[in-house]
Amino acid sequence: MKNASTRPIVISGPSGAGKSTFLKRLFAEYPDKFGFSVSHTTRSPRAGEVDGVEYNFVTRDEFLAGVARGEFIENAEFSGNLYGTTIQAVKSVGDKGRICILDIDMQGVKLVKATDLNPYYLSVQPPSVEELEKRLRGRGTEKEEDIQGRLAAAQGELDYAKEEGAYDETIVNDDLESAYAKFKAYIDKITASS
Ligand SMILES: Nc1ncnc2c1ncn2[C@@H]1O[C@H](COP(=O)(O)OP(=O)(O)OP(=O)(O)O)[C@@H](O)[C@H]1O
Repeated sequence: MKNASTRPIVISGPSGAGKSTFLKRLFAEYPDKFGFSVSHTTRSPRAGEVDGVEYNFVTRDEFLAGVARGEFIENAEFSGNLYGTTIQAVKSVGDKGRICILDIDMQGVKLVKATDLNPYYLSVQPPSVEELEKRLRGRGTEKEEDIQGRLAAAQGELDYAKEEGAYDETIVNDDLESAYAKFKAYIDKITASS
């Protein structure tokens, strides 16, 4: 029997579609099977943060040199600090025998597609934009203008997901129990030993 595949799994979909809800349940069921990549940042470590655990802490020069060498999948600046994810950071999760989960938006999906990571692409979708709006409001974590921005972005995410070959699988998160069961069945299928 071959080792189980450690191909990464991309999980994408509009904000509020239910990605975190699914992942929380999945990680609870399989505590040692999955992992997230460790991002790079130029910000200083806070008390208790360990290099290589919370982040890979690097200087601005090191970060920009990595970007110039094409090592980053994506990077962005927030309040004067650079943050990003390297291709190697995703591969390192697999090297440790875990399956890397990438919870990213459509822009991230397009960037991952330009790398040699060869993940599975899974789209999580709300049953409707109206229901998505209800759930975002129900979650109560965003301000009104933020909710409007997320709903506008949601339409773009749903349009992209309709493009031929954009995703390997789509799960519509209508009833949570049955949608999670489908999600888990797909993950079980692609992570089974061959
Ligand atoms: N099937 C469902 N039925 C009703 N409510 C749900 C369902 N799935 C998730 N929710 C709720 O909808 C809200 C959004 O879900 P969640 O936070 O998992 O979305 P997300 O895709 O991770 O969003 P983001 O990309 O913003 O992190 C949460 O309050 C969650 O409890």
